[in-house]
Amino acid sequence: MFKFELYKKAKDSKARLGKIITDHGEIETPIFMPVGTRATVKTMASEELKKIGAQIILSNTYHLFLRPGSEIIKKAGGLHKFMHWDKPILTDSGGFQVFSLSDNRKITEEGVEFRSHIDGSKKFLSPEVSIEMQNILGSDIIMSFDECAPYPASYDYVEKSMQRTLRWAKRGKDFHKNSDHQALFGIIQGGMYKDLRKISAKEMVDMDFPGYSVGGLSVGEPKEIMNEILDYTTDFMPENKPRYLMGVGSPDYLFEAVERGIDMADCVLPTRIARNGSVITHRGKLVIRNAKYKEDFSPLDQECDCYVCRNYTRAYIRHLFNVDEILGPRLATIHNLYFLLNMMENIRESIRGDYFLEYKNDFYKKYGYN
Ligand SMILES: CNc1nc2cc(C(=O)NN)ccc2[nH]1
Ligand SMILES: [Zn+2]
Repeated sequence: MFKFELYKKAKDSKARLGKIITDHGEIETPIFMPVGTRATVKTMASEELKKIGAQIILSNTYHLFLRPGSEIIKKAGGLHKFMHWDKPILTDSGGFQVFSLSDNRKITEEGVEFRSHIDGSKKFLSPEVSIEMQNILGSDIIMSFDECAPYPASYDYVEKSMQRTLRWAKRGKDFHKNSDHQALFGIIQGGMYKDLRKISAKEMVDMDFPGYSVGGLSVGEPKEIMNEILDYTTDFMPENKPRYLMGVGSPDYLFEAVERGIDMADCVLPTRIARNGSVITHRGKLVIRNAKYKEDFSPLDQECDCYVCRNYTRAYIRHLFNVDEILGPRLATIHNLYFLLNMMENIRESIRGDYFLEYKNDFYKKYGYN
């Protein structure tokens, strides 16, 4: 099943409180989704993800289509079984990855021919192929196959791409046979052009999807443009369906997205920077390899109550990174994910108690945002 319940709209912004109900459980919104591109949120076992409060994780059709391939996932009984994760999963359709990972691709009305970024072999993705793969994966929320236009891109290019994405969305919806158990979202594109965003949103809404993503943002555009396009676009998205902003995930971007009416977001950022030793704290980001932490026996973040901050020191975690011990990236990942998941819990609380903007401003001041 798939259901979205809107509980509350903030008085001081477009922020909303809601809940998504799926076959694999419930998701309180606004929500941040950790990214598990190749059927793993890097360095995290499923139980560890549950312990830090992950309610849903994301995986990528493009990567799983290449490796291990649909046959093995089918034999495993689907992605939940394959990766031992029994809560909700959202999969992206492969549109974004094809355009950002593989080169010498050829886009036709039919779909996209491309070379695998792994072994250069010829591959083909289309709305039908992508939906079929996501049906095999068995994810609770699946995405339409689309083109995420590059930035910058001409009006003419974006217009043609957005229109094709609409035709692809229709084809995918007609092909999808398992809509009672897998909710297919339409993806609104249109680049940084408001009129194209409006057309894309209206046409997608007319196709009556159970939820909608805003794609094609956080692709290098200035933050102000992203916020303006997002604020404009959410006004054309139905109130009673989830709104998912793709590829967004630092604290400020999450606050700005929630303020503009977004319910769901995903980003590789917190896990990717963790593996490099960049740690998100209430007082800004810190790079734990820095020698200044050599004898700093305080926790990563004084105000964090995660497993890592309760049991390990900056000096120890710096040591792990300094000698390339694999526990370093693991501890930094647990903390960064917990930080964002807990921040989203606080955001939900602030909407519930009508102090979202106050919470945002307090957070920004402490973090050192302008
Ligand atoms: C990190 N930035 C970022 N932008 C994204 C856009 C899309 C999209 O339009 N998918 N159809 C997906 C992932 C993204 N990640
Ligand atoms: Zn912590």
